Amino acid sequence: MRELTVELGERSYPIYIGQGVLNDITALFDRAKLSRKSPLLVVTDSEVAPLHLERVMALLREGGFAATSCVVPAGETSKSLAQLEGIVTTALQAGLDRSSAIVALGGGVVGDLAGFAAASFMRGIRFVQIPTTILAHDSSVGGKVAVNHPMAKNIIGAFHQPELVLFDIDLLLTLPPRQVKAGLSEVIKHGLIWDAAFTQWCDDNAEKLLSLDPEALSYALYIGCKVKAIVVSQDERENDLRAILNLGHTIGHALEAVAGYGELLHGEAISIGMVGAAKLAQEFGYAAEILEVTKGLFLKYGLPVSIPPHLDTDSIMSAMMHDKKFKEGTMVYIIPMEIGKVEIRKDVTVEQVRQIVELLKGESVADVL
Ligand SMILES: NC(=O)c1ccc[n+]([C@@H]2O[C@H](COP(=O)([O-])OP(=O)(O)OC[C@H]3O[C@@H](n4cnc5c(N)ncnc54)[C@H](O)[C@@H]3O)[C@@H](O)[C@H]2O)c1
Ligand SMILES: O=C(O)C(=O)C[C@@H](O)[C@H](O)[C@H](O)COP(=O)(O)O
Ligand SMILES: [Zn+2]
Repeated sequence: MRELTVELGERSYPIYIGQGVLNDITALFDRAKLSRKSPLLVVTDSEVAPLHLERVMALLREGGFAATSCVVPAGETSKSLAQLEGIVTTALQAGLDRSSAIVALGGGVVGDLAGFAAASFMRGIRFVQIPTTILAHDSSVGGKVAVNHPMAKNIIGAFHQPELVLFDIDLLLTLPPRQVKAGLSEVIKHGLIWDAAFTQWCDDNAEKLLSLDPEALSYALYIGCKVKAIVVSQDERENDLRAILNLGHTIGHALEAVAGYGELLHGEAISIGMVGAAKLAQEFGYAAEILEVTKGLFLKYGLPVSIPPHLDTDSIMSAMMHDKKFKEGTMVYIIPMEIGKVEIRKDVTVEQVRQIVELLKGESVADVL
């Protein structure tokens, strides 16, 4: 089992990664001082529930925790105020109090939704992340929790850090191939923004990761979580450095909203966005290698590198205007400078991004990139 710590000034929390981590769930809950006197609420989704919920509930009850569960429909559309209200209803019925905790058992959707429920229920109770997707190595660490609005992704949310993250690699073995690929998109992102050697490792180990080789997966998730933990420890509230974790997300989030939540998966949308950022890098004079490596990696992992042609450019641009990185009339954009290093730029114009969106649409992409 690998262990990391997210340092947040006066407090910190651990991340445990490896096969069989769940076997130690009650000992790790005790280490985090979670209460046995107040009920816990385990939130999961309709696809994870039949696979993994029973075991988690049994482990918690055997360990003396009073646990109730709440199952939301699987998929991005559950990141909604309606589902948030449903969780609060279950929490009230189950008698949760201010010493209770919410346990998010699922992918990024469950983590963001249940985390936001924990941030807002009784003005904030504790929560635990038990990620069940590869992508959730990213969402489970760092405390960004949110639901969507039809016009904009993650626009209703908070910063609310978990007490601990339990990442049991065995839970990932049931993931469908499309979700495996989408999750690896954020793994690759962590290499592109921070670690050139890890990017090369991702290139060399694609086959192992795509076939869920436990040791390769464990290592990749460890490095991904490590990058995230380092960045969040330096800038919890995205005043500056943390913005680098948003590589590919300005275009990516707009694509998710315009395609219709869940049509284009988050990992797929940001792989397109990262290719767009690499294209912008080339226009700013950085080496063509960045675009070649970025595009080559996503193609190798079976991820999309162009915008589905039916998505309307005006709608994409309009959705992009709601991005949280538009501040005081200026767009903050993350641009790769070399593999493993990005910069936070404030001089990218809306027109430049529109041109990239146009380039990324349809067949033209193969010729242009
Ligand atoms: N808070 C953050 O910092 C952060 C970071 C990255 C992404 N996100 C958010 O995360 C969300 C995407 O997360 P995701 O890709 O995990 O999506 P998801 O939570 O929808 O999970 C993907 C699908 O896989 C299923 N699934 C989950 N675990 C499974 C398992 N072990 N076996 C079989 N099926 C399983 C789910 O039911 C779902 O249908 C987006 O909303 C994105 O905005 C948040
Ligand atoms: O943790 C962060 O910070 C990130 O930006 C990680 C992203 O991968 C993630 O998708 C996040 O939810 C995006 O945040 P947002 O503030 O752009 O909504
Ligand atoms: Zn993301």
